[in-house]
Amino acid sequence: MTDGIIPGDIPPTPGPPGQGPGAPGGGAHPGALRLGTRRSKLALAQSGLVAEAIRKATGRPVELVEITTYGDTSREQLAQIGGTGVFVTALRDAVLRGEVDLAVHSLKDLPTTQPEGLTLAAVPRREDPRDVLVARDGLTFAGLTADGPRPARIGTGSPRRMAQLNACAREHGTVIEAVPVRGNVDTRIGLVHSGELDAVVLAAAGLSRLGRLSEVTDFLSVDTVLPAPGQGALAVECAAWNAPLAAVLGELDDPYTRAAVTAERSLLGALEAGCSAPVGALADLLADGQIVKEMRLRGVVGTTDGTTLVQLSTTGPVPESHDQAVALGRELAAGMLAKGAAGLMGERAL
Ligand SMILES: NCc1[nH]cc(CCC(=O)O)c1CC(=O)O
Repeated sequence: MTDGIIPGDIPPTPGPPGQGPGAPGGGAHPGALRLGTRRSKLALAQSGLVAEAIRKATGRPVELVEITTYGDTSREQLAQIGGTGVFVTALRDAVLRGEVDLAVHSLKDLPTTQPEGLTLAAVPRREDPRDVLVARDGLTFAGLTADGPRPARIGTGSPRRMAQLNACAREHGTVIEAVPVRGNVDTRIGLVHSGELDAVVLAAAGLSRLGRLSEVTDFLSVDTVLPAPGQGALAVECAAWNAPLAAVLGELDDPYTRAAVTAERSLLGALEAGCSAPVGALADLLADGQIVKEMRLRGVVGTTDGTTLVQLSTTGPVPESHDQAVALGRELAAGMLAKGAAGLMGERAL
C-alpha cells in the first residue's frame, strides 16, 4: 500500500531512470523513490524525517510504502517471536525483492552483522541517545525512589535498563520494582497515566521524533544509564546492487555518527551478546574547544538485578575508516571480557 505524502514543492524533475530491477516508476509518482516503512507512529515519523531529508538533499520525490508485517497483525505473538527482529526482516525482504528502493530502521534494532545484499547507505546524524523517564507527578528517578513506602514500579522490559537502574537504586540505598512492559509508546505511557506504573523508561529519540519530549520528567545521565548501542540513530538501507542509489542516500550520512555506532555495535558483537542482552554502549567525541581530539567509547554489562556491573571505557583517535571503528569496539570488548563480562551475559531475556 502506498501513502501519497509527496508535498507540492517537489521539483518536477524525476530522478535518473533505469536503476535496474528495482527501479522506481509505474506508481502514482513516476521517478519517486519508494521508502518502505512499518505502520507504527514511530516508524512513520522516522521514515517521514528521512524522506524529507532525501528530498532536500537530492530533489528526488519520495513516497512511503507501508509494509504490513506479521508482527503488526499479531500483537500477542510479538514478544514470543523475537520483538523487533520480525519488523526488520520484513522491511529488508521488501528491499531485496525490489518492492521498495530503501528502508529506514532504528539502528539499535538491527543485528550487529550487515546481511549480504544490503548496504547501510546512510547513518544520519544521531538524536539525543539518552534514555528518559516519563513518571507520575513530574518525578525524577531520585524523587521516585525517595517517594512513598513501597518500591517504585518502573516499566521496562530491557535487561540493560533494568541492570543499570537497579544498580543506581542500590547505590542510593533504595529499591525499585522493574516491571516488564511491551507495546508502543502510547501503550507504555498510558500505563503511567492509568496508575498501573509509577514510570516508564523510553528512548529520548523516539519521543523526540513523535513530538512528545515535553512528557519527559527525567533525562537519565549516560553516566548512570548507558543507552543501547546505536540508540538514537537511524539506518537507511538499500540493495547492495544499487550503487547509484547508495551514493545518493550517502548524502544523508553523518560520518561521526556512523563511526560512533560502528564502534558501539562492534563492542556488542565482540561480546557475542544478543540484541536484548544487558549491554549498554556509547561513543562520543572528546573535543578541545572546537577541535575534535579523540573518540571515547564507554560500555557496560551487568546482571539485571544490578548487583554486578562491568563498566569500562577507552579512547582512541577518531576512526577514519570502518575497520578503525570496529577495532575500537573490539578493544573495549577485550577489556570488559578481562573484567568478567562474559559471566554476566547468561541471562538473555527476549
Ligand atoms: N526497542 C524499540 C525501539 N527501537 C528504537 C526506539 C527509539 C528510537 C531510537 O532509539 O532510535 C525504541 C523505543 C524505545 O526504546 O523507547
